[in-house]
Amino acid sequence: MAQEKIDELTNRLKKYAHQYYVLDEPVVSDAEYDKLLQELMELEEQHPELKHEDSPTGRVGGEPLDQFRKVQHDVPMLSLSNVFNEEDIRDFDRRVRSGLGKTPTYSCELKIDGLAVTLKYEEGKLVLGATRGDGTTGEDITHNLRTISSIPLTLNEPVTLEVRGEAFMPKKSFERLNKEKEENGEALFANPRNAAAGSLRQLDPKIAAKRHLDIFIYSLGEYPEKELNSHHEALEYVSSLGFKTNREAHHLESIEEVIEFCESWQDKRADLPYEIDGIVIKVDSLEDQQQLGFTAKNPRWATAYKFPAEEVVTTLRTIELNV
Ligand SMILES: CC(C)(CNC(=O)c1ccc(Oc2ccccc2)cc1)c1ccc2c(N)nc(N)nc2n1
Repeated sequence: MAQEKIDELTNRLKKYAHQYYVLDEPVVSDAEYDKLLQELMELEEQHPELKHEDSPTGRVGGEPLDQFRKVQHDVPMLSLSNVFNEEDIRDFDRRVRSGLGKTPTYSCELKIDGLAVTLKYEEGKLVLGATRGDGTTGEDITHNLRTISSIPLTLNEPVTLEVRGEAFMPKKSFERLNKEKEENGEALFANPRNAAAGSLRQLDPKIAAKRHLDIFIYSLGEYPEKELNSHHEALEYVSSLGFKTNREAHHLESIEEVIEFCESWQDKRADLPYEIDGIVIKVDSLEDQQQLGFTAKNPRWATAYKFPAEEVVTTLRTIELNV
């Protein structure tokens, strides 16, 4: 009977999609996945009233909007201070230790070169996706973010919370997109960050759906009463809900290890399938974060170590910035 078949196919495809897009551990071949997706699309065509609202077939994007809605962030999306060398990192550590009167442990994670976005869920359902904007007011881009397969449309628990992360375009997708644009004589994107931003600023979600965007979640905004004592526990919690987090997040015992971590990624980043522009260093304990608080602009308990800019040989080609 159609209902059972649709339910069985939808749940199976959602599991496969989670394995493939969130865990990077595909359990079926692309061909097998596409065949099942096609089968579900046909069944949904015949019985639209039986289609699940979070069906994997919905990732292709709906109708275009005629404008973007402004969104207020209940919990502001703060920005990070920057540090540029070992001395700066040691100064940051000194300030933190003097603020705490003790030596903390740190969480270090890759700083993905993409677009900061916030995702709001009510009873486990995605209800809003928005850009950071100026930190308190962003733009509603839910229609575009719903097309990103690594963003869950429903969570493993019916919780109401908000998470923040970095939406990005992998290097391979960027190269393929610019190759297409070059073949069509269109202006190229200067870098994957601009390509991701340009894709998410489209009113027509069918464009974003074709851009192979991805996301890493890196923090919680509002969240339900939950015994969370540290940043690394918060990352484990969001991962358990079905969010994609970056596996290169490490809980380090000393600033020496932090410096080593930052220096090690300077060269290793060339081998990553996405661009990073630095390392985010956070005091791990949430209690320590509370104690340190914020300056007018940034948390005192976090900073971004920025890699030195590489001398970039720009090819002699008109590169205009796409909207
Ligand atoms: C640390 C934080 C700034 C997020 N945190 C916040 O935005 C934030 C916001 C309100 C907070 O508390 C308040 C709650 C209400 C009012 C005021 C502050 C606490 C943290 C940040 C910013 C950019 C990041 C990035 N590009 N990559 C990674 N990996 N991590 C990042 N982390």
